[in-house]
Amino acid sequence: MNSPDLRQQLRKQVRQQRCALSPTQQSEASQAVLAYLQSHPQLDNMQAIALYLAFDGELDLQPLIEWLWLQNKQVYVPLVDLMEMGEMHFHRYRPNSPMQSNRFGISEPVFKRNEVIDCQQLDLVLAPLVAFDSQGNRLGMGGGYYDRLLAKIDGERPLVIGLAHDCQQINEVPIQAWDKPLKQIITPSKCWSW
Ligand SMILES: Nc1nc2c(c(=O)[nH]1)N(C=O)[C@@H](CNc1ccc(C(=O)N[C@@H](CCC(=O)O)C(=O)O)cc1)CN2
Ligand SMILES: Nc1ncnc2c1ncn2[C@@H]1O[C@H](COP(=O)(O)OP(=O)(O)OP(=O)(O)O)[C@@H](O)[C@H]1O
Repeated sequence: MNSPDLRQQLRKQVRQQRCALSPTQQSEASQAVLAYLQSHPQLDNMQAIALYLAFDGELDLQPLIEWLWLQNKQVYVPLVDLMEMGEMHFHRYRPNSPMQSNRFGISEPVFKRNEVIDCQQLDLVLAPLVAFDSQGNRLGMGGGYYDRLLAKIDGERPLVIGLAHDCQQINEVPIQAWDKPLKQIITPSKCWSW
């Protein structure tokens, strides 16, 4: 099987697995990741935090989002550009932000120019992924949105941490020239760092 087909096949397999998790498994996973991040020593000094609104069986960050709001942190979520194919921005997400569904069926805030943040201004990005391996390689949904974001980051800021269920780990992600491995991945049972 050539690499694009293999990547497509792996995406399908792992997406099915995470969608098959029960509501109990999902909420235990959310709580485990919340507890881990609440005790993350670096979080105290972080203000602007980008994360995602879960769909398709992804690890649900709603409990974390509620807690970050209580901590007066600034929460940002992805907004995919309707016009420019492949562009993704991070938009402020507040308890009362007007929301809509994007073309993938993912909830996102209604665009407001002054609510978009430059990615260099973010302290932390919690990145979704479909599959990962023990080397920190990441396979996403296939849009290349986070690949392009990772390509723009050089240096320490923002810190990017991948989030996934344990069942999303695979033996080996077939990597492409543009893929940059993650330095940290958190699952409900383990925190990986490289
Ligand atoms: N929660 C969440 N938000 C996110 C992402 C994510 O992975 N998770 N993204 C991370 O990049 C971006 C959206 N990327 C996506 C890329 C492809 C598909 C998707 O469903 N593709 C279809 C086929 C293509 C189409 O319908 O146009 C599919 O695979 O079935 C969804 C989201 C931004 N927001
Ligand atoms: N740094 C980059 N610059 C320009 N194009 C890129 C870059 N990284 C990836 N792409 C493009 O994005 C497309 C999708 O890449 P890939 O299949 O690796 O996505 P993915 O990692 O699964 O998705 P995502 O990052 O959105 O979660 C590829 O066709 C590739 O050409």
